[in-house]
Amino acid sequence: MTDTQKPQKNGKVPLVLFVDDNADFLEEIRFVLLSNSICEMVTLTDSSQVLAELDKGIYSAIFLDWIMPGVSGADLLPVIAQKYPTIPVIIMTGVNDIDTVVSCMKQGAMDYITKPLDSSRLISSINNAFKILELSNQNQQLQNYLLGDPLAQPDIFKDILTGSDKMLSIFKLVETIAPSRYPVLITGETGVGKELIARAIHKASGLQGSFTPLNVAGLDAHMFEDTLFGHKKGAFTGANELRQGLIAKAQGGTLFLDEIGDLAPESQIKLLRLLQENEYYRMGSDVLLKSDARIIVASNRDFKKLVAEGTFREDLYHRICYHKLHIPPLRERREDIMPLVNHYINMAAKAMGKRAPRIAAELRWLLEEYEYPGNVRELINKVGSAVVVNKTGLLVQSDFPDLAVRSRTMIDAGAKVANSQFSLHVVFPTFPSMGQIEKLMFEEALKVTGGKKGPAADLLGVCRQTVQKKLSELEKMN
Ligand SMILES: Nc1ncnc2c1ncn2[C@@H]1O[C@H](COP(=O)(O)OP(=O)(O)OP(=O)(O)O)[C@@H](O)[C@H]1O
Repeated sequence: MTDTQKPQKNGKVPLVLFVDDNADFLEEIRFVLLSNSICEMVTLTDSSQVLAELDKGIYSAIFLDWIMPGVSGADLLPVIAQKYPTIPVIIMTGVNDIDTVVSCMKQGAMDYITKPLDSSRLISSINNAFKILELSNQNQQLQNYLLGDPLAQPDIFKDILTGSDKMLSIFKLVETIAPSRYPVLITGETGVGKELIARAIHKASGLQGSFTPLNVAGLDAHMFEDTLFGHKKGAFTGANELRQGLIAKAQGGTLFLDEIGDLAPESQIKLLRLLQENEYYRMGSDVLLKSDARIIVASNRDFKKLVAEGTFREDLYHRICYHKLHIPPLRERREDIMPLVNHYINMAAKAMGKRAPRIAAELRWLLEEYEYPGNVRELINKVGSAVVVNKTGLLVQSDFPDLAVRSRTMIDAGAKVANSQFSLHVVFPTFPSMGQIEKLMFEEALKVTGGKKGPAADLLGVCRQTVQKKLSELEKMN
């Protein structure tokens, strides 16, 4: 039964869809909302109409009963989350059961409310949904802005091969933040191109000084201080000459500190002081020196985790991430794979003075499906050694010995099965084989016909002999 009530649309008050097979509960909600002009509501008691209703594109949020006859909230949630990712979904459940709640959240629900109705909880949940919607709209606007205008200085990015919108929006951000003198934190997996982006920021900044890189991983506190700040002659045994340090070299330019997540604790204090005061001392000297270098840092580490573990200072983290850029891994911008492969094949062939080999069709598929844990650097290495060993002029799979591919489709399907996002999970805890389904169908048909093979065969649309044969097979298996 449908009891959709048409909203009095005034174009200003947001519209929320409430779905529950219990009409009395929907009336209770209506009563609460009448005294709060927070939103207008449409109610549905027939859950089969939900998707058609959402297709109208007029809703700001949906409240969904978790357990309903026919299509339940549990069935609808994954579909809505996928088809209408911007609409906040709030689950209404009669049980305050943590497993149900965790399952709702995992599948994309924004919030949940429990029955019986708590009016203040309902209102705060609606308010939160509207806030999230507003943020997501703002985010979309920003994204449109970032993707809308062409790059002001495309030449700056000519070394970074890409056709990905994600990378293009990073280029826009680079142009936006380049004139700022505040630190930039670039994150992303190893080999994604963090240093290339740091160099692009330097170029776009127009700073006249040099781009000075330093990988801080593995430097102990003494080495870090000496390399970065330099030392006075005679500061320690072996310090026979004055050392300027890289910070002096980066004067008027950019200092790029790579692998910053691995910085030793004592070195973190030294770097914090530099960032706070723009001042430093050379080792063994009490002359205070000023630095005007722009500082860019990069890491493949998870800073939230490092800060929580106490291995990275929180105050330093807040200093370095004034501007933040995250470079997506290559497997999240697969459109870049083949242009990079072709580019680096040409480069490797040119370096060896041989003709660039072609790529066999089945290899192209493997290259596009591979996960690239080492990202672009791994791609370059693999392509380079394949070009070296290849003698035929046609690159084939054996030229890429460790290109183990798990298809993306299988990975996605695995994740859905793990999260019970398949309708058969009500009966089968894991995704069933055809054999398991067939067995269940025969068993169920015999159950409902009281073990009578003729009617069971009619139900299944097969002949009696097939039922007989299946039964003996099943008996043998048992
Ligand atoms: N989009 C790209 N186009 C062309 N070359 C690229 C691209 N991205 C990365 N590379 C190349 O891949 C290699 C690795 O890039 P880069 O050193 O910038 O990565 P990284 O993220 O800083 O790595 P790490 O985390 O190990 O320091 C470099 O040789 C770089 O020139």
